[in-house]
Amino acid sequence: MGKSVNPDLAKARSQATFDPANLTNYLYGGPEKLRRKRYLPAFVFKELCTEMSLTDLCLIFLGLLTHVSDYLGLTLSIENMAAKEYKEEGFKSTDDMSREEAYEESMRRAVYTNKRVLQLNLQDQEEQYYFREIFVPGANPFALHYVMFKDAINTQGTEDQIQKWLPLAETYAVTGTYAQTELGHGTFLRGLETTAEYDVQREEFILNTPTITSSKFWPGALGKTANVAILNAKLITKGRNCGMQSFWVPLRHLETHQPLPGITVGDIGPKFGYHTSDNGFLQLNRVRIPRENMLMRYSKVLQDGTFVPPENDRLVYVPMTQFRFVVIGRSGWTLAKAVTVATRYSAVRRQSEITPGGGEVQILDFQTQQHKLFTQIASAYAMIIAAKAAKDLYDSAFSKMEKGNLEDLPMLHALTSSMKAFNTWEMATGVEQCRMACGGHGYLLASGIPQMYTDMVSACTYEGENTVMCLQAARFLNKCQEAANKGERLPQLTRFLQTSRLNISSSLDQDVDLNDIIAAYEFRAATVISEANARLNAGLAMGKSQSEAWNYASQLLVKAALAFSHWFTVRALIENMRGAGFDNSTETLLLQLAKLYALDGMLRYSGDFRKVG
Ligand SMILES: CC(C)(COP(=O)(O)OP(=O)(O)OC[C@H]1O[C@@H](n2cnc3c(N)ncnc32)[C@H](O)[C@@H]1OP(=O)(O)O)[C@@H](O)C(=O)NCCC(=O)NCCSC(=O)CCCCCCCCCCCCCCC(=O)O
Ligand SMILES: Cc1cc2nc3c(=O)[nH]c(=O)nc-3n(C[C@H](O)[C@H](O)[C@H](O)COP(=O)(O)OP(=O)(O)OC[C@H]3O[C@@H](n4cnc5c(N)ncnc54)[C@H](O)[C@@H]3O)c2cc1C
Repeated sequence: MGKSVNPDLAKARSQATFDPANLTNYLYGGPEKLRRKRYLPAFVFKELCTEMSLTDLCLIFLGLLTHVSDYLGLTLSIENMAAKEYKEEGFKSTDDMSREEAYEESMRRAVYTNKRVLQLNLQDQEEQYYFREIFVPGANPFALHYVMFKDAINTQGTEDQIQKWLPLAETYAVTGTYAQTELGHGTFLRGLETTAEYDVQREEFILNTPTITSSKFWPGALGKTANVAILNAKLITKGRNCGMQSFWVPLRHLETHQPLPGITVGDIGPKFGYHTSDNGFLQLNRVRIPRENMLMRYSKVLQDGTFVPPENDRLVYVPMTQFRFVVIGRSGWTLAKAVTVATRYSAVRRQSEITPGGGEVQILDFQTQQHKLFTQIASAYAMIIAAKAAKDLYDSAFSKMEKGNLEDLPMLHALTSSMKAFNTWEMATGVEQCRMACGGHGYLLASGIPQMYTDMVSACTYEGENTVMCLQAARFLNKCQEAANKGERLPQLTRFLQTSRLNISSSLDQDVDLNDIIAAYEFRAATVISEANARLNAGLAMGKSQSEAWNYASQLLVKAALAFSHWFTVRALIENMRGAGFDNSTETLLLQLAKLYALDGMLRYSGDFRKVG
């Protein structure tokens, strides 16, 4: 049954100087995780897209045997109900569909995968993602449900609320969204207008969107899919505005799916991409919910209306910080997919001659094509590995936070904010470069690259618009610079502000030393951060207020956050490549790739590097 592989592609692969399996295992966390990553989507396609042959059944059964513990409950009848329902209508490509039809097809597939995930008892979030990512490509209508809705319950709910609500979400008894952004405000959260006024008589909150600009606008799944929202609103109790809090708000009837009284909800219309996500709007006309519906892990409203503030008012932001980590990781993998398509295409596409009369060559033989693609292969590895490094930092800090130690929260916010901006901007540029590297065929939806771009480029906007996120990170970096100026102790991650020196031993005619590369990026980041701080202080010296001086320095402050992320990425890439335990040939290749990434970055930002010598 093996498919014939294009001879040019087979030849290119045969020339590899390393065993790709070493890399793939590393990227996916080891051979067992890789096996599962390949097995799960194959299971879907075998169940849905081909008639079952006896051989297939045996293969699946043999495959299952290695996981009999996982699938004991699996009904071996391949004609499972969920599959049967889907197969009756058959597999349809969404490329030629209207937005409505594409949403419905995506919903059909998502419902099938949701049901099968439950039947197969796939508990692991990553395995759930593997199970559905190929079958429900791009914007899954349940994306908010899978991530921010459940994360908000887990991180903002009390234990009782988690016990009550999470099973409803896990079993799809409810489908949720995360409703924060309004027509009038997305970035400036303190400007949100939706109110939640506490009625002490009835121990209820009255939710209201008093103006057109307070309408919730953009939340995914709000248009049609969701019947409950974790909704952020300004809490007002005893006449006092207590800031943004989160609430569990029923939107639609669980049986009829019709909007509940006081709820006006619908789809916001066509978008640049993300067509199969029903981003919607929501207006609340004095909708009442019980006091128990406020997520009260950190802040509370007592029966008599007394507001008990959180230990730290930024804890309400944790779901956004958590989801930024998802976006940071997804950006690297999106670029990895795009550059895989483009590189394979470049191995099989023959166009033009290098030597006149020598015959048309694989376009991968052109140095310009190699530069376009190899730099993006390096960038994809860099982003994926830096995302893992950032996540490790987050996990250790989050475990401290769960014990009440919040000292790392500012560093985490700065790291997630700057890395989310850096990775999504780099991904957007890289995916577009891959599309163009495929010529006309890259412009076909069938190439897969256009949708990768139009779906994922929205990540430069959602979860915190990138410029704003850089400025958030710059707040932390500037504070560290001020502390460094006074000789105070700095958080581990920014100690380089005090120690970085430019003592590069490499000279241009030598093979550059990797430690010098890290030192160069560190010194560049320290210099740009220091320059931004100097411009801010120059603004203050000119008599500007703190906020005017901040605005005056903001372009440099954005650069400072990006230089910090670039350093974090280069350091993570080199240190992880050196320490990953690869065989010599693989490690040599990966360190070459790391050098390519770093030196390409120096060329692209040569102004910074020339300036710092
Ligand atoms: C931070 C703000 C910009 C400004 O905050 P403020 O207005 O409060 O003012 P300050 O700047 O003064 O900040 C005050 C203070 O707080 C600190 N702070 C701020 N934020 C945080 C935080 N998050 N954590 C910790 N600390 C924080 C800040 O540093 C200040 O402290 P200092 O004074 O000490 O400096 C704020 O307004 C803001 O955050 N704006 C951005 C709003 C935002 O992010 N909105 C997001 C809305 S939700 C959204 O967009 C969801 C999108 C989802 C799209 C779908 C994607 C799914 C598909 C892709 C992924 C696939 C996954 C599939 C999974 C699967 O299938 O399983
Ligand atoms: C595909 C998609 C899905 C989304 N899903 C959800 C969801 O599920 N739930 C949800 O709540 N929201 C969602 N959003 C909304 C998203 O979070 C907001 O769009 C985002 O936070 C940006 O806010 P905004 O749209 O108001 O842009 P604005 O903040 O108005 O940004 C416009 C411009 O103003 C600039 N700007 C704003 N503030 C500053 C500042 N302080 N300093 C310098 N420049 C500034 C920005 O840099 C930008 O260039 C989604 C958005 C998209 C595109």
